[in-house]
Amino acid sequence: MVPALTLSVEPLAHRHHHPARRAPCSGSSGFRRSLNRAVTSRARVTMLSRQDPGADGAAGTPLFLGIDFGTSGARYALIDRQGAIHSEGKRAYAPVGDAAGWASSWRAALFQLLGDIPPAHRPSISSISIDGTSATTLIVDSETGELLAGPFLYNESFPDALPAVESIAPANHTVCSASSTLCKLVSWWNTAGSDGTGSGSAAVLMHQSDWLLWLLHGQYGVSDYNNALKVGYDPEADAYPSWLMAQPYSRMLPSVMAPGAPIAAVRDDVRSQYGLSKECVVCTGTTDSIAAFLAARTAGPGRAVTSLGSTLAVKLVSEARVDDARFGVYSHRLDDAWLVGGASNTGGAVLRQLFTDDQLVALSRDIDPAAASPLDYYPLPRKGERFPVSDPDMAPRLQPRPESDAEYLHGILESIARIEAKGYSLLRELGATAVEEVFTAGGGAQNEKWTTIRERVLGVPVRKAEQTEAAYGAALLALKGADRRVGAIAS
Ligand SMILES: Nc1ncnc2c1ncn2[C@@H]1O[C@H](COP(=O)(O)OP(=O)(O)O)[C@@H](O)[C@H]1O
Ligand SMILES: O=C(CO)[C@H](O)[C@H](O)COP(=O)(O)O
Repeated sequence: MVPALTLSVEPLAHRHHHPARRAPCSGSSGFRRSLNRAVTSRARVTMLSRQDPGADGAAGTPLFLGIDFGTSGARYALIDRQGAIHSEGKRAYAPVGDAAGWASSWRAALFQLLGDIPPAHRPSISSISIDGTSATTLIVDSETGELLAGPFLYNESFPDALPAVESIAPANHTVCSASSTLCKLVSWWNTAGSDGTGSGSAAVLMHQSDWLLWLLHGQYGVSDYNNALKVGYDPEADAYPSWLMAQPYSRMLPSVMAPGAPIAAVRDDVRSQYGLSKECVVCTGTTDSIAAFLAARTAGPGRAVTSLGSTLAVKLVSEARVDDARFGVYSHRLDDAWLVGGASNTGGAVLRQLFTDDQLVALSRDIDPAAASPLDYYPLPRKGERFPVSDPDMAPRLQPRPESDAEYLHGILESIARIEAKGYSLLRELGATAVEEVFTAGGGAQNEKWTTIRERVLGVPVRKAEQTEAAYGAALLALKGADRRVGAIAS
């Protein structure tokens, strides 16, 4: 019997809690949202097989498409109103020569995935949403659509811009990290702006998921308050702060809506090429770790989702908002809840440098998860860490390597678990609600030995989320957007 699931984000009391600073945020003092509003909708997940062109019950059952653009590849999930998956698929990114190559690789994956959806389903797609990696930034010419600069990837650091950003933002604000979107924008502005190209009124900033959604709807300058967090948007005030709006580049910033808000209909050329309905609406997206949180469908203070993908991103439902760039800690808003957390550069990317997925499965069989590994590593794919230590120069530590690969893997998995545990205990020290239960999303969720190691190291229950793919969370956003689209579509 598939348990009924509750899609709810319990509203929480909001206190503006910045232990590292008391930001003079306008309108935030005494900021409170009703505790009574709950976003719930009950649905039952009945897993259909992966490609079920004929299994959508009544012909034309409305379907909702979520597409996840993670670090190593893109995936889609097509669900119905009950949350049943009617089709899903994935595409690896085409090899990338240079930074600009990432944009064409993502664009290729987007339209390949649309082409992978069974044609019989496409007319029933009511809405589409996309999640992408956080702080991945593109500068686009809004007159020609041409890519002017970037993509600057989520984990790329721009320390040259940090002094300028720290001079305008409150102390320890989320943007005061070398990998923040604002540092990427200011670094570009300081180079391109000086020779005049940056001051052109046509240049606009887009996040990865904004840009991919733009390929589908064609409207410039729309983002969501999760993606916009690291450029400086204040999700509590629902506005860009005055210290940011005072900057010469502020006109490049997108307008901001809630995740899963209707933007516009699919542009005619895309709609006709892929057989989509005129009714199909494109909705704002979110970041990949928020989409993974949504997919886990957990709620309530103390509940957390760790995304064990190429990176390790933690999201903890907290009654208090906590932001502190000294440690790479920030709070995302999700309706009436705060998701406190951060993203470490540790995670699967290091594993993939050392082992194939098949080797991971084989070697994990020889690990005794009850035994603590004596090996103490800090696994990073290259220098630079964001959370729970914010240090762009931090070096990886993966030595000494034992003879046994199984012991080596055990040491790495346990060391990543220790970083995860340090992350959650840091959030608690900074004033967030204590973690009580962790759900796991991403590729690492399939490793049961790792789950047992993590449960031992974290000291709280750890389980695989029922839906571990961020694409499912993006599909839930599309479902939410479809219900809000009446009269809301931009002309
Ligand atoms: N059995 C396994 N045990 C641990 N990690 C795994 C296993 N299989 C895959 N992974 C890791 O999962 C990661 C891919 O997860 P995924 O969620 O697709 O990442 P992303 O979305 O960040 O690209 C890879 O880096 C890989 O090392
Ligand atoms: O690590 C990442 C890539 O997978 C991103 O940084 C991840 O999206 C975390 O950022 P956020 O917490 O803003 O979602």
